[in-house]
Amino acid sequence: MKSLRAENLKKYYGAGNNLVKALDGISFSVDAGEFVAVVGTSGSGKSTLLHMLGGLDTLTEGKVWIEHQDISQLSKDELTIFRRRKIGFVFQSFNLLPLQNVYENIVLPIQLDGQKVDEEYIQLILETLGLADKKFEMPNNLSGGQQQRVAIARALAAKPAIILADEPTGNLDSKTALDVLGLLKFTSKKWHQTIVMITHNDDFAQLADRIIRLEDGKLLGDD
Ligand SMILES: Nc1ncnc2c1ncn2[C@@H]1O[C@H](COP(=O)(O)OP(=O)(O)OP(=O)(O)O)[C@@H](O)[C@H]1O
Repeated sequence: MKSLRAENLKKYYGAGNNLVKALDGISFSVDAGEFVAVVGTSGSGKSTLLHMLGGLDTLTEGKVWIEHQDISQLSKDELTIFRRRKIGFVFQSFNLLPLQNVYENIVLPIQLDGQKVDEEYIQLILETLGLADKKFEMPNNLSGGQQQRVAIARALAAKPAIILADEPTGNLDSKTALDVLGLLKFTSKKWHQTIVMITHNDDFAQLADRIIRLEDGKLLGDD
C-alpha cells in the first residue's frame, strides 16, 4: 500500500526576477513502512518538500496524498485534525514543553485530539526507545539524544501513518545521532510506519531503505 504520493509538486516564491522555484515538478510515492532519506545541497528544496508533504504550507501546483486522502481537499480545520492523527513530525530542535515531564510531552497530542491514551503502547514505545526510567523526568534533565528520543516517542504516540523528520539529529553528536536513527528505523519497522527524513549526512542517509536526491527543486535521483 502507498502511504504517501506526491504528484508534480511545485512551490514558487516571489515573481519576475525574484522568482524562486523551490520545488519544480516533483513526483514520487512511498510504500507503507518504507524509510526514505531526502538529501541535496543547501537550498535544493528539502525543507520546502517536507513542509508540503505535511500540509504546513500550500503548493503552487500539484497534489499530496497521505494514504487515500488528497490533503488539498481538506479545510484548514480538517487539515489540523488530519495532521495530528496521521503525521508525526520530528524537527532538529526537539520542541519539548519544558514544564511537562516526558510522559506528559508524549501523550499531549493524543489528549489534544480528545483520544484515549493507549497506555500499554506508550509504555512499549518508552521501553523500545530506552526511556522507561525517564518517564517522569523533566526534559531539561535529559541529554540531547534522550530529548530527541522523547520527540520521536511523541511522534509515534498517535500511531501516525507517516513520520516527517527534518534533520532530526542535527543537534546531536554523530554517535548519538546514529543510535537515535537506528531506533527511529527500528520503531518504524516494528510499527510499520513510513518515514521521510531530511539529512545532510550521507552516512545517515545510508540507513534508509531509499534515498531521494534533490537539486534546484527537481528530483535528481531516487535509489
Ligand atoms: N519563504 C520563502 N520565501 C522565499 N524563498 C524561500 C522561502 N523558503 C524557501 N525559499 C527558497 O527556496 C529554496 C529552497 O529552500 P529550502 O529551505 O527548501 O532548501 P533546503 O534544501 O531545505 O536547504 P537547507 O539544507 O539549507 O535547509 C531556496 O532557494 C530558498 O531560499
